[in-house]
Amino acid sequence: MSATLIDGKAFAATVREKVAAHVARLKSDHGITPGLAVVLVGEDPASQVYVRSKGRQTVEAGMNSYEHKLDAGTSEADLLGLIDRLNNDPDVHGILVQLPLPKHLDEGLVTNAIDPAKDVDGFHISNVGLLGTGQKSMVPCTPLGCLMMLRAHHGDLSGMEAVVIGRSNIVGKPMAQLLLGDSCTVTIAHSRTRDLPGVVRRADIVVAAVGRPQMVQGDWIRPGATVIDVGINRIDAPEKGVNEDGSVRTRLVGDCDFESCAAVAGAITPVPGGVGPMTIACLLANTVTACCRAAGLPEPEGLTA
Ligand SMILES: Nc1nc2c(c(=O)[nH]1)N[C@@H](CN(C=O)c1ccc(C(=O)N[C@@H](CCC(=O)O)C(=O)O)cc1)CN2
Repeated sequence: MSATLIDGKAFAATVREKVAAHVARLKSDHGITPGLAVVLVGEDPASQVYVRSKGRQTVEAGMNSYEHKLDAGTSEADLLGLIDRLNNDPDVHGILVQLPLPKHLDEGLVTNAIDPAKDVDGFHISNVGLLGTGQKSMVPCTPLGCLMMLRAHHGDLSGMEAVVIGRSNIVGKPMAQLLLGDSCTVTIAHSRTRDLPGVVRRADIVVAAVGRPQMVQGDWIRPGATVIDVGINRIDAPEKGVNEDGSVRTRLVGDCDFESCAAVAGAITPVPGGVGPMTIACLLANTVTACCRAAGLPEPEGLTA
């Protein structure tokens, strides 16, 4: 491997320190404690882990955490009722509904019921529109984390050629908007893009968010390019043996084939320990930002787009 490793875990720790310092000042100078409400519907095991982590890190940063765990069969009306109460609760500055939701609940409807000013996920259609038109908005956590790492690694991004692989509303599209906002030349590529390797080979910055394990190969990468791997895919790892119940052990991989990409890239994020930890750090950052905006106070520097 010749690439520099961009350590998302370490970077996320520095973001959390900045958040905690800002929270301490909000408390001492203004008597305000930011509050984050996280809503989990059902018992998806991965979501339970993420929600626990969010609650723990919120408290560690000195903020108030309000966890709402609802039964998998919760009706849309009851969920919308809870969101309405949280929208009107002055102690709650950020609201997040953990995704995915059980099939009978409409994610779009639920997301758009959150007060845009408290939408720390940045998924509300108003925030999508504000970001798309270059205005102040709440920015989705994963792309915000990628942008922070890119800025820290490169400084000024202007004029750089960026290829975002993946066109999802929660990563690909907002990522492209953020890179455009930093004056990159941006291409959004996807599974139907003609000559995808050729398109990716043009890039100084590659953001892989396509959801296909190890799809991006080293010979797609321009020598020296920076590779940000957003994918978190669990694959079988027979080389690790079997579990007690006889099932094959698994491991996490990104959307990039790490070994071959790291041999060519100038810098790369690992999976795990890259973009993932930044997602929760940026959620905390967004909660402080939402709190400052609500109180009419200056926003924390370096924690927003
Ligand atoms: N409302 C939301 N739902 C979901 C989001 C989101 O941003 N908002 N993102 C994902 C899940 N997610 C946070 O919610 C998340 C995913 C992964 C990680 C992370 O740190 N991953 C580790 C590996 C963890 C493991 O071992 O399994 C890593 O990449 O190093 C944090 C947060 C979907 N839902």
